[in-house]
Amino acid sequence: MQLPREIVVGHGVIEEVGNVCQKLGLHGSAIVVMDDITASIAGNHVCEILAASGYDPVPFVTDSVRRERIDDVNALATEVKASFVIGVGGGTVIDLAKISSARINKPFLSVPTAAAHDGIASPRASVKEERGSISVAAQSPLGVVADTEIIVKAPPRLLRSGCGDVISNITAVKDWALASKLINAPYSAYAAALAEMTAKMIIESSDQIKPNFEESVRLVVKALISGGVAMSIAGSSAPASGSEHKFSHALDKIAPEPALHGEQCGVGTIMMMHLHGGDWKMIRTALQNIGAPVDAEALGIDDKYIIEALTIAHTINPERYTILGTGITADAAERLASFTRVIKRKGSDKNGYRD
Ligand SMILES: NC(=O)C1=CN([C@@H]2O[C@H](COP(=O)(O)OP(=O)(O)OC[C@H]3O[C@@H](n4cnc5c(N)ncnc54)[C@H](OP(=O)(O)O)[C@@H]3O)[C@@H](O)[C@H]2O)C=CC1
Ligand SMILES: O=C(CO)COP(=O)(O)O
Ligand SMILES: [Zn+2]
Repeated sequence: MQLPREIVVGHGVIEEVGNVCQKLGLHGSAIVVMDDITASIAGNHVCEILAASGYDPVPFVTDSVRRERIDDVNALATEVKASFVIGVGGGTVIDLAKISSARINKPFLSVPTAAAHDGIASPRASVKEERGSISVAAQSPLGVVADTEIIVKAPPRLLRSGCGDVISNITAVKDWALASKLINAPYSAYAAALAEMTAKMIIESSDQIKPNFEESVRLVVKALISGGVAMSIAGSSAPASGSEHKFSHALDKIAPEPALHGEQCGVGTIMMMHLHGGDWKMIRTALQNIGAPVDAEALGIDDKYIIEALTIAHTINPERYTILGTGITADAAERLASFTRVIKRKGSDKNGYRD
């Protein structure tokens, strides 16, 4: 089990980054991965703080998490004999730092500037492929420095997406329990309880979560970090990724312009909760309270892609058993999406699920 050792969350904690590195016993040269935007938001400042704390920071400004960029970071790390890697940015930057550091077996620190999903503290990274991305095992951050003063200034849509990713733990855990019962999938009750608890905390606080309030940012960041820890305990993404994530990954593959990961997972959670026989309206209300999308229109995705994504979702990550089983038909997908108000209703469904 690989877990972060130092987690600092709060107002202005970016100033602590040098101390955190010292507490972790790190020394020498560090590659600081950032992009053009996050360089000015925090990356350049992290380099200054590290230099003042006796480190030798080497900036790497990236545009994406493509395979070539992973090689570029690793070549630079070898050239400057880097002893650790820091990612300062959104999910893209954090993932590049996470995966490249894992490849060269060096520790990694996560300094998120946005909180759009639980990748900020998880052991997995997403790598861009021609169509969509693939999720690969990387490593957990050794430390996380999440400055709420910085994250609160990120576009509100990102924090709302982060809430969707946390809320999705609720169906992921139901899928995981089902997989454990039906196909004897390895299961950790402790990881499941932690993931479920974080989802419930965000649902219960949904009417108080306002992306421009630092207190809200703190709550969501802690929930996202707890989700990452649950995945580390489980040794897989199962506590935070089930049928609703398969639906989101399917949309990433087929939709001309997918929405944000957590936005799609949130909408997926509404539908998968209904398949599980749970209270999907409660999920819908929580997402509405937060201001996150609850339907295809708000995702900016045509209804036909929602239905297609539902029918192919079971083919994504097929070894992970979920409520989608061996798949659902287009008719069933349309009924599910229209009943849960994700797409516009095509007929009367007075009796509930059936037209
Ligand atoms: N590891 C995992 O488990 C997971 C990984 N992912 C991956 O994460 C990536 C998406 O991450 P996400 O964070 O949503 O998006 P990005 O990293 O693309 O960041 C979103 C946008 O917000 C900007 N931004 C970030 N922080 C701030 C700030 N403080 N102020 C103003 N703007 C800011 C970014 O600028 P800029 O463009 O300059 O970065 C970017 O335009 C994808 O590659 C996805 O595949 C998704 C889910 C899970
Ligand atoms: O997004 C994740 C958890 O929230 C990771 O899930 P995957 O393993 O399905 O990519
Ligand atoms: Zn996710």
